[in-house]
Amino acid sequence: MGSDPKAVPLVRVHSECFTGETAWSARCDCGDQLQEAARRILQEPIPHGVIIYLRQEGRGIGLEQKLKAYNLQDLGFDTVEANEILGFPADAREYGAAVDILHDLDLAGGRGIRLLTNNPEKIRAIGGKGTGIIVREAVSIASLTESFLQKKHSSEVKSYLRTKSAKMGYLL
Ligand SMILES: Nc1nc2c(ncn2[C@@H]2O[C@H](COP(=O)(O)OP(=O)(O)OP(=O)(O)O)[C@@H](O)[C@H]2O)c(=O)[nH]1
Repeated sequence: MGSDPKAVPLVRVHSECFTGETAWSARCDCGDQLQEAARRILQEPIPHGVIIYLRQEGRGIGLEQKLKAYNLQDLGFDTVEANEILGFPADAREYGAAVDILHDLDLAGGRGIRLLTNNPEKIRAIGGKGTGIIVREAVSIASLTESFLQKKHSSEVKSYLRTKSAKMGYLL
């Protein structure tokens, strides 16, 4: 990828969220983050960067189980507790496919990547020992889209973000 060998490509590894990206649910910022990632990557010098879209709906538990988790959240449980009640870890995703794709795109090794994320586990899984991928920088993906600014004070999004930061170590 790219003509400038020194350029460090900006990469977003994004996990599917039907409710956030297609139905524009007010419960999460997934759709906003996808838009924000595209906007930021398009601001990069040509050939821009990469969005890898992983079919890992609901942090890997699938849409049906995520909707059950939403029902539990309506009863007052947070996202982590709801997953636990359903018998799942807080985050069941795997990033091996993303690592393979980065290798296929010739993004392994020295030049490294800049990864658009606030998720420390994603940084470890993609840039950790043995993956062959060097994450030179984690670029925060706090969303500034209009739709996010409208919903960011809603109780659902506030609780969603609070749980990410307090229980999952996100750098928000
Ligand atoms: N189980 C579960 N999954 C959710 C919920 N809300 C959003 N998701 C899923 O969470 C995934 C997105 O993960 P996030 O934790 O928001 O963000 P991330 O990609 O890990 O982190 P960033 O790179 O910082 O954006 C998508 O697969 C969504 O479907 C929820 O309440 N419960």
